[in-house]
Amino acid sequence: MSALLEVSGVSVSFDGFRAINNLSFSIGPAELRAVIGPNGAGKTTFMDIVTGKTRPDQGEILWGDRSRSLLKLNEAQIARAGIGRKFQRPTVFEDQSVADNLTLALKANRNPFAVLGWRPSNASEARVVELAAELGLADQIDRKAGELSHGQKQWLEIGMLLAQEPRLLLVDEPAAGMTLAEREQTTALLCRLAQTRAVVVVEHDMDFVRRLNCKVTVLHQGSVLAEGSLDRVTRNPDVIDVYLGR
Ligand SMILES: Nc1ncnc2c1ncn2[C@@H]1O[C@H](COP(=O)(O)OP(=O)(O)OP(=O)(O)O)[C@@H](O)[C@H]1O
Repeated sequence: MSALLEVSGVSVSFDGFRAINNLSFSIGPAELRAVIGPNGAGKTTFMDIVTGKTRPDQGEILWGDRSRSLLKLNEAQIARAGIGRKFQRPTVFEDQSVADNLTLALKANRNPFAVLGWRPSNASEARVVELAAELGLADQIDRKAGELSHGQKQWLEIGMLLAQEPRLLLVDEPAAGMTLAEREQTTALLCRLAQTRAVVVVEHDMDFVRRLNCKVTVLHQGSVLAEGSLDRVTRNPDVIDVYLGR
């Protein structure tokens, strides 16, 4: 299986401090991956680099079937190329309904000229219903987003990203602040999504990572320290040292 995203030998420094140090990472087109690591390991910077927010000082990032260099693209072009990012705090339009939020996201998926004069069509309404069902929000579709629980807002925002049909979804700490039932639903959602696209989940909560039941990449000091199943990486003495701070 060839990679969808291939990060090779990437480094970035801030005022002489190497936040990302010769990092290599790759993910396939339909794969779920958890990225873990202690505070300051470089997880956020890694996502910033992949989404074009931060430019690396060296290295290469190749994307898609034609191995296009992401380093030549700006943030908006990278998003349009199919990389979606979910930040930790949900940012939905609280005064709009679930359906309206999803409709707006579908609209945002059109090119700037197509958006002029865009009206919801039967096809887009059907897609909104389909997305709501996929998110487990079918019975909430007419509710204002502001009335949803924290977990439901997170799913709605994931749905708004799905409206853009990303091939890679980067998700930052999805389980934070969720109830146990919401976490279980989130696990199921992420696993389902990863059947047809790449999903990278950055997470501190090891119980949640265990439930994802996927390959884990451990970052430390801006590099990959270990990779494999959660059981395997948590038995790795280097990983134990880093987490226990020895
Ligand atoms: N813009 C910046 N300027 C200076 N230093 C930065 C900047 N961004 C990140 N860093 C430093 O780079 C290192 C990696 O930070 P990063 O936020 O990527 O880690 P992280 O793994 O996401 O941490 P956490 O789990 O605490 O969110 C840290 O030491 C951080 O202080």
